[in-house]
Amino acid sequence: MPGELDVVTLGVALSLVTLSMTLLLCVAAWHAGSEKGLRHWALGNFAIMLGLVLNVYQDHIHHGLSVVFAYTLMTLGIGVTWLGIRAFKGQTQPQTGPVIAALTVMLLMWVFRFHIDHVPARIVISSVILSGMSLLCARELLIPAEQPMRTAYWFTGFTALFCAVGLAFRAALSFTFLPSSPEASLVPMQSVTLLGAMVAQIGLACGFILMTHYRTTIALHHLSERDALTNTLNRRSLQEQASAVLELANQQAYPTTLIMLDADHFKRINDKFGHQTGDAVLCHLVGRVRQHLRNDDLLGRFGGEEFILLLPGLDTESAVQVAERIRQALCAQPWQNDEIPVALSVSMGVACTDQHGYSFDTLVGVADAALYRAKALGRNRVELASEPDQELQDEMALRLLSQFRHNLDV
Ligand SMILES: Nc1nc2c(ncn2[C@@H]2O[C@H](COP(=O)(O)OP(=O)(O)OP(=O)(O)O)[C@@H](O)[C@H]2O)c(=O)[nH]1
Repeated sequence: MPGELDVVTLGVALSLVTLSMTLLLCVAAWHAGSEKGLRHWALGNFAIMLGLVLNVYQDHIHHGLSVVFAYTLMTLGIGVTWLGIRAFKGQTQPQTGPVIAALTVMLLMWVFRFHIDHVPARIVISSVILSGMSLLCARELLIPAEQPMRTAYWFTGFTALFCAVGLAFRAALSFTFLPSSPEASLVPMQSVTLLGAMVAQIGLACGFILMTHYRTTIALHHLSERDALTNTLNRRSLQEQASAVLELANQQAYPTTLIMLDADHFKRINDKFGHQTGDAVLCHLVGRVRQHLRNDDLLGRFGGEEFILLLPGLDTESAVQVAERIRQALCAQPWQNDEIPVALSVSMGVACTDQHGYSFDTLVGVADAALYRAKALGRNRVELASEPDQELQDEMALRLLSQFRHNLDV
């Protein structure tokens, strides 16, 4: 069956497919902005395309030179593709590797074309080297293919592996059958190679576009749920994620504690040191808070200099200990720049599902009241949310206390 396929027609089809995939990658690279990798893949594909065209039309161009340059260009193309994968993953790109591989192929092809004209040797050598380089690409993509990019890495990695296995198979077949019956085996092998190259071309180009698409989607998702300054959850995603965590805690009946944290006298920091320093102090605050959180805890910016921490599995007592540790750590380590220490303290209100139920809004309301109390009682302290019947009395007392402090300040 492969022997019945017309090699020239397949060659033309492969050239057109490779050209389309190269154009696709070029357009994607054009729009990718700072995304690394796509330009390498477009360039690599272009080199592979030139190599394939030279190989397919070797009888119409200069036979010897086209054979030598075809394989050199294909090796260089796969090498540049490999560099693109490393660039995409943020790894170093040792450019000498692909250049050395391409020069080696050029030298060997030259020898086995102009000094010893040996077709099987040329096919075996080029297939082994191209297979090895495809294997390197596959390895780079498949190990380790971590979430959330895994599906895209696997798609592209297995396509590269398909190329590597196909080329190794080609080398083995050429080694076994070509020397004994070159006429009978060459045409079917060429047809199968061209068909395989077509599938690989489409698979790899789609795989690279898929990888870029995955990364863009992940970045957009991250942007939509994070606060730009502090990289904590923004208010909307905090509400969504906290409600989901609380629902699970309710179903599985374990306590969860919400802490509302607010920087003390932050306006003074802004007024004294400027807004930029204020921003840096907020980031410093978040960094310190994170050091006391576990992987499953949530940290979100509720507004201005106010943050919410949600600690699943922690009852009031343990959560108060965490809050105290955070408060003390912030007092102990002021933000420092150019030798000017900027002292920072925080007040916190703590509310646990044990006393106040599993509604996010209710927990926020009572933790906010406790925070208000912490501020009124002098700041730099942790206050527990009151029992519901205590709240009204507390509120009246606090209003009086707050008014009294305000009068003293004035
Ligand atoms: N630099 C900076 N300042 C911010 C940001 N968000 C809010 N603020 C400032 O935080 C300050 C909050 O002031 P207030 O609400 O009066 O609170 P406070 O000065 O911290 O006083 P207490 O909360 O009562 O201790 C305001 O000056 C806001 O401009 C921000 O992203 N960056």
